[in-house]
Amino acid sequence: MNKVEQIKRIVVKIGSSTLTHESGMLNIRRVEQLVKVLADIKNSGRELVMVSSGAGAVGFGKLGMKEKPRDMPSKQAVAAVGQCELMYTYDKMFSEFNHTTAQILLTRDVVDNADRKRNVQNTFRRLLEMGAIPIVNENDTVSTEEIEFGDNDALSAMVAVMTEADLLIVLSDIDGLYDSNPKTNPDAKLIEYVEEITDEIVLAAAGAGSNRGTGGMITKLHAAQYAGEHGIDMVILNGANPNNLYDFLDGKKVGTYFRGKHSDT
Ligand SMILES: Nc1ncnc2c1ncn2[C@@H]1O[C@H](COP(=O)(O)OP(=O)(O)O)[C@@H](O)[C@H]1O
Ligand SMILES: N[C@@H](CCC(=O)OP(=O)(O)O)C(=O)O
Repeated sequence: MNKVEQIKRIVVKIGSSTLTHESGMLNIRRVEQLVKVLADIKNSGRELVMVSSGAGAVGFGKLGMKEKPRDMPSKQAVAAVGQCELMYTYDKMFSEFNHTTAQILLTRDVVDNADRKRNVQNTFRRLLEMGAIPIVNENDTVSTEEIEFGDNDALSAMVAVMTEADLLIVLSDIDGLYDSNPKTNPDAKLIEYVEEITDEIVLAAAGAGSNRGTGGMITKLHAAQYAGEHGIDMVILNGANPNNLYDFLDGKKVGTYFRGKHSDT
């Protein structure tokens, strides 16, 4: 495991279910608590990149829709409304702690094109040098992959690799990976440490996700696998209690830790 004091650059992924109420409206108290903790982590000298979902959920709430949009153009339009609200909220809240945010909207194919990838990496690098906090989401207008398959987890792993982060933190609506879906099995047990993603682990994560989130645990496992192959550790923490971030960085056992491949192993 990366010693916590060695962790300098962190990518934090925040899922829709963490950011919103069941109604789809923004969970203001939650977002406020999260921003406060993240601003403090930044103040402690670490670099921060956020990957925030929630555009679709927040747009749905803001537009006062009764039913989730079904067709793709409506989903995209709703996400465009929500993304604006999301960034407005982050920008306002981080400003209270004197931090500057920046919006980065990506499509997953940027990694396949050397020029585009270099542009993205250059922008990240310069923003981090400037002390800003890049906040990433998929560009739902240009690409439909994430709203279709609900996989900002993959995007967060891609961002962790592109920014050469020391750690990927995935905040979800649950304490971590369990040996079966705790929403359907009350006896499910938390798995604290994953050295290797075996078939057994994949089977445990096969249950469906929450209503507002989309990918469930399986997409988080794929993210851990991709990050791990590039030498980046990942941890899943419950975003309902942002103090989990402090506990984790204080070296306490919390969430599920996925160890990436390191040259010393
Ligand atoms: N083995 C498992 N361990 C933990 N959660 C699981 C498991 N299998 C399925 N889940 C579901 O995955 C959900 C988290 O994923 P998701 O709904 O996509 O949230 P997010 O918005 O955080 O990405 C949990 O609330 C739970 O219902
Ligand atoms: N770009 C979409 C991503 C949706 C998504 O992946 O949601 P989640 O499973 O909560 O990470 C949005 O912001 O709504």
